[in-house]
Amino acid sequence: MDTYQIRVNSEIGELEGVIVHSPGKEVENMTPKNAERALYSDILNLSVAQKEYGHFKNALAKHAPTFEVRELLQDVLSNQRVKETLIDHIFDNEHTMASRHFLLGLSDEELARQLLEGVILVKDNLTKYFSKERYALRPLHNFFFTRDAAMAVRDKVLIGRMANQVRGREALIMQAIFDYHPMFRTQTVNPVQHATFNDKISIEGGDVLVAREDVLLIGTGTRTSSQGIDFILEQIESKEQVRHIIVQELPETPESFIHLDMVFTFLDKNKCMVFEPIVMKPNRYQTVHITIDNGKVNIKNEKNIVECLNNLGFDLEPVFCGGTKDPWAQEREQWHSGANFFALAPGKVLGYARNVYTMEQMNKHGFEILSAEDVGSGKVDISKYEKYVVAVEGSELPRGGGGARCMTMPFKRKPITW
Ligand SMILES: NC(=O)NCCC[C@H](N)C(=O)O
Repeated sequence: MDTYQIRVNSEIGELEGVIVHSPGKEVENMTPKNAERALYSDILNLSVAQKEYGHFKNALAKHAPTFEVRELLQDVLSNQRVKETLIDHIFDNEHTMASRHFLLGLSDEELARQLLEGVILVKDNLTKYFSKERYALRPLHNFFFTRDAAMAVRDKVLIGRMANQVRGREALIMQAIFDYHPMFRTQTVNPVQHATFNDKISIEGGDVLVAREDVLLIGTGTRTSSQGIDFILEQIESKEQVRHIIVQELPETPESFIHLDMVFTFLDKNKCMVFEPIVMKPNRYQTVHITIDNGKVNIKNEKNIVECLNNLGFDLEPVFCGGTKDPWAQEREQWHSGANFFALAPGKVLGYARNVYTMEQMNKHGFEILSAEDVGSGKVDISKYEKYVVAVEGSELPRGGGGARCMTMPFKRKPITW
């Protein structure tokens, strides 16, 4: 087994390892009535979602070692102490009518499956019989967005404090993987376990972008709170160099603005994807620049993310999600995760094919558009291209509320020479 030292010092360094979760039965374990509680705006068809996801994952695996949560979880569950600790944490965290004894009696494979897909409520007493719940532990409908529950920042893994309880177990599972899987060498940082923890802290990976070794970009809105960002600020030891956090406020509605990566992502050393109305146009959503210099914190407003980054030595040109002309096209494509690109290497990214105006812009900026299915099957030889978008057919996946960046948790990237 290869072992990995965690290292993510940028959003675009060549990918050396990534964690994904192929959507399983948990995605269909919901009805229109409870979709909202599951953080979905629609219900998904699993067979279509799996087909699209297959193309996405095969294309990803052509670029870097790709690991599944399900398998990593099963591996760590083979250690009895880890299994018991994880179950204890889950029971502390969720009000559940599940039986600890029952769960501990399952095989590692079956336990991993049930922790992901949900544990059925056995109606063996009157309270359970009266309960309207189908599950004693709910399915993790959103786990195929592996981005959000854990984030590699430099050499550590920051564990998410999920804004919604329905995603809480994802963070516990990711922590168990990074703390105990022999493949990883790292230290996890979990706000919940810190002396300074308070209940207003929430942090999700879709909001946290490692722009450069010394620059973090963090969104704040419905998912990551100012208290969450203050927690990250407290963790920064700035003895060795000046460090920066650029904070972008996000709208509360519609739900497509949940995370910063839904309006801003990096594409190359000199290109970024933006949803113009929020990122570039004057509006009520502030961009704030925090500088940490030898322990001293300075906070000021900035015009926008791109200008602020360029003042810090970047050379970024924005590419517009949904094109440059029609605000309706911009809004429609942003809704379907049109700005949510995942960088495989500088100038090599993954995104949804359906966002045609966005793809047109990418093409105008020199990106070849390659089909994910062809890249995954080897029909297209990626070594022939310098700069490209691997375009994933996504009609079902975006209904879950995210795109390529949301569906990946990179834990190792090659350093960039800027
Ligand atoms: N980074 C992301 O934007 N992730 C998408 C998460 C969507 C999921 N349905 C959620 O609401 O949490």
